[in-house]
Amino acid sequence: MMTPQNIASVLEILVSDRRTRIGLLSLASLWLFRYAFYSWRKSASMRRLDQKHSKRRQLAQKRKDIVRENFSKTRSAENIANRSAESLLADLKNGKLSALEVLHAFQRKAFEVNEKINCITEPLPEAEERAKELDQKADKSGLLFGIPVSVKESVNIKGYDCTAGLEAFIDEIVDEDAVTVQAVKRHGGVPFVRTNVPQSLFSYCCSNPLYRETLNPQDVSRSPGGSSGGEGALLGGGGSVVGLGTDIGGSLRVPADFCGVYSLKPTAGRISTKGLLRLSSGNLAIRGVVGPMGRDFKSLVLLSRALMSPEMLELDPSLPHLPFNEKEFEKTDRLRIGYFTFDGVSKCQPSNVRAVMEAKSALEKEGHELVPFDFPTLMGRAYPSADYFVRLMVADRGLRLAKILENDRVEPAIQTVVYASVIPAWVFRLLKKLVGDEDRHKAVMLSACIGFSSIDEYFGHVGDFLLWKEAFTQLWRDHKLDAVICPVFPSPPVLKEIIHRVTSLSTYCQLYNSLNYPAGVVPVTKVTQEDLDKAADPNVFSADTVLEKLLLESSRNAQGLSVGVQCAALPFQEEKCLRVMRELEKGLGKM
Ligand SMILES: CCCCCCCC/C=C\CCCCCCCC(=O)NCC(=O)O
Repeated sequence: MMTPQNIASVLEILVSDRRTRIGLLSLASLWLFRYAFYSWRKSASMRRLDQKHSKRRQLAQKRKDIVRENFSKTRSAENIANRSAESLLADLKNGKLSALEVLHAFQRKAFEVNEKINCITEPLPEAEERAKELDQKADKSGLLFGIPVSVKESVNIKGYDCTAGLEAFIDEIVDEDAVTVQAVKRHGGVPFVRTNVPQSLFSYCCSNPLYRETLNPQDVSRSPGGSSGGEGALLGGGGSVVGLGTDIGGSLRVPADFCGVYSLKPTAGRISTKGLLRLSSGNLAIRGVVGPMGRDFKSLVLLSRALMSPEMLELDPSLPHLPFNEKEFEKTDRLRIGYFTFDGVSKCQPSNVRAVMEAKSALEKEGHELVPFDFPTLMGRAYPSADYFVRLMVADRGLRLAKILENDRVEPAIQTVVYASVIPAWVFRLLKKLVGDEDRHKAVMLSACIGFSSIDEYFGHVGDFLLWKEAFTQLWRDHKLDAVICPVFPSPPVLKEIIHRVTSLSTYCQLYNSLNYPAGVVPVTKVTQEDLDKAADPNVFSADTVLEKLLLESSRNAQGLSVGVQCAALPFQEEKCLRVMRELEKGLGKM
């Protein structure tokens, strides 16, 4: 039996023997040497990264200086930067405005906004030449003629490194514009700034080690959401009128919601994704997309038309031939629209339930029929949408991401994925048994951490997932629905200190990524004191899970912040989706 006395006497014998002493000493020195070597290697690699950062930041600063010098030549024109793309377009086409003065007005405004919320990674100095060239043109026919367009940092722009906030990709210069950027240019758009993202895009934050954190333009103590957070923040702050974002789990919609602007997540396959940093391109079950964002609804439609134009189809012939269908968009017949305020996973706070109910009334006012649509226990699974989404997103247990991040400084938002990937699956299996399914968010996360033990199991899961999708679509058809409205997120914009913990709360957005349905965001209302009082009253609202409780804390003092709703339609029915958004705008008295 090992008692402390026994251990002490064994040690005494070992130390009294000279050869053992030498052996032990050598082992200790070897360990020390190894430790010192790894520490030195780590700090050398950190120093190299710091140097890389400072060089890259200097380059971004140089680009900012060039652009500032250019726009300083034109006098301030606030009355240009606050107009919608549609109204700017009219004056650009009739010659009342030049592309160069519009560009300068937006550059100036974008820089002002950036000072407060750090939403731009860098400007594109070549926009100056492009605007001058447009001003020389007799043919002003492009859908975006002379309109400045902001672009998410992870969307390829020729001559730039498109890092997705990953240090590993700094200085990896791309040699071709993404197809969406090419389409914007073909329509006379002027890409003018690149906007900030979270490290790896795999979160709803907007912070990375190189460009640091973006803040919410409505309240700087809050996050703009992610991953198209820089885009949402710039649009919401007034520094851009339209922009390009991406989405695999809500990245076009959460930032639009948090920043009070508009966005459309298209069906995967409708808009080309050629020229994106393909971190999840191997994931065929849940596919990433590029899509438009806009400061107002009409601007969003304008960019949507350009992104679904025949020119886009020419640039990427692998897309199905579905140019934007004006007839479908312009239709005015009565629609049957489903609505829900609980998806079975994340309970919505009163402000977010009210947003959906107000949207329902607004649509009814426009003559549409609204019917309840409930699906949470479809196919007997407890939390199907969230469970399928999260498990399929990290089917490799985060290994691919962990590899890319090997030498990066890892931000808190993705630490869970990176660190959990090295813990054996059986630990999580055991934990899941101990914790049970009561806390819905914990249950979903733990399933994700367990992953799949064989390809056979994975295929089986994907097979079930496809059946669930079929069952969902059948339910939609049984209800004879044209579209559905629902929350974007269960709470108002979240405090930046806790945004890294909300991954499993974004279930309303993730649902349409799993289904691959188009879904757009319309800002509907603002949080009121009454909403917050209701949220704080346990007789009216109770947060069930640890994360819902955290969200409730975060919503204190959120009065005045924007809350939006999602409008979704069946796959490849982007025009119908936009039509519902238009009807909602009308019903809310915004059009
Ligand atoms: C052992 C693995 C541990 C995993 C535990 C963490 C579980 C996290 C699960 C899923 C993460 C899903 C994150 C989705 C964020 C999506 C944001 C987005 O849409 N980004 C993509 C883009 O912008 O293109």
